[in-house]
Amino acid sequence: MSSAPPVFISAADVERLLPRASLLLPGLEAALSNFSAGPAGGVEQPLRAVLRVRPYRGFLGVMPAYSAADDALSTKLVTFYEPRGDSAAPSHQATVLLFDPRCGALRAVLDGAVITAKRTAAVSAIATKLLMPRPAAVLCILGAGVQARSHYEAFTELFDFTEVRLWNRTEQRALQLASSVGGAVRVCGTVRDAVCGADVIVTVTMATAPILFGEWVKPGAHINGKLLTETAPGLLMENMRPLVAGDAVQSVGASRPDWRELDDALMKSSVLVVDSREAALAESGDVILSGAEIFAELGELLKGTKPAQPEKTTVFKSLGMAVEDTVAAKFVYDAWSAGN
Ligand SMILES: NC(=O)c1ccc[n+]([C@@H]2O[C@H](COP(=O)([O-])OP(=O)(O)OC[C@H]3O[C@@H](n4cnc5c(N)ncnc54)[C@H](O)[C@@H]3O)[C@@H](O)[C@H]2O)c1
Ligand SMILES: O=C(O)[C@@H]1CCCCN1
Repeated sequence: MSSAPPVFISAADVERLLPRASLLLPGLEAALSNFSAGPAGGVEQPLRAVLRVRPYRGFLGVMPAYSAADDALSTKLVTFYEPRGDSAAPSHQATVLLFDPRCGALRAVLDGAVITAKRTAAVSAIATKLLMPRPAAVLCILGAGVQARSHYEAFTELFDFTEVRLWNRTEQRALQLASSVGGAVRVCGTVRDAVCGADVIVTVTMATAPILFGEWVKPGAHINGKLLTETAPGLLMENMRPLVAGDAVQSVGASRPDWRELDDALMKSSVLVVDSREAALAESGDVILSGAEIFAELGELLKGTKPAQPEKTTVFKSLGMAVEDTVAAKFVYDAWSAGN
């Protein structure tokens, strides 16, 4: 067994070796499925340890996983800090350590920021593929940071939206993102305007209180992804869906037990899919504080043991799983080893 020192793979090299999040889809779909298969799936992944850096409103997460199918062993170390006006540092910083599972030797130290951005967007895309209404024309992204960009890139590559809308708490940042992505994006002044009639909504903010409200979901029946509202007794008319909060909501932020992005009404009235039940019940304020019932893990939808129900309003609550980083780090390391 070689005792060569570990290689260091920088953010620029990760970006070069993993140019598109979509390259991760097959590996991630398999890993999510294996995770939800229990011990037979061969994924070892304890609940991540998250410690507070209390004086600075920061957190350090430690995320180990082993995937037998990939024969890959890794740990991500990720820090995330609540917004502070005086800091130029990114809110999330990460490093992934990739080990040789056969002997425990450290093989690579990889920048984890690009991996986190791309694997998270890829997982949201997997959920969207299963949960979005058909057809889905309007994509709405709430937030304008790192994840907003990676989700924009992945979603516009993988789906045929005719309109993309963007809202951010500080509009200037939304305008900057919109002007830098190279596609048509409509920046909206309010969340309500942004989500009005959207088919897929991605929430990627550092919000700690709800920004998306169920009251914006107009009462009615969802039939094949179209909202049908009773406009006169006995008459069901396909309306313009003026205030539909999206048929498929991808909630990526609010990863602390007391943080929210979605309100109780939306959580309780939607079919709720999570990446990990254990993590959702320990870490997600949207799940814990709303008391919403979890319908399935994404891996169960992928395996077909639970139906996806794209005709209903759905929420995918993503907290991020260590095995996603394992898959992504191995992909990058294999590409690096192959001399790509
Ligand atoms: N589920 C996962 O796998 C996963 C992975 C990485 C990040 N995340 C989460 O996704 C979210 C976005 O991460 P990011 O890396 O893009 O962060 P970022 O700092 O790059 O962007 C955060 C965005 O949220 C906005 N924002 C900040 N405070 C807000 C508030 N109180 N209300 C509304 N908007 C606010 C900012 O203006 C910015 O546009 C975070 O909550 C993060 O923890 C989840
Ligand atoms: O899975 C992740 O990488 C992130 C870390 C920060 C909190 C949310 N989840």
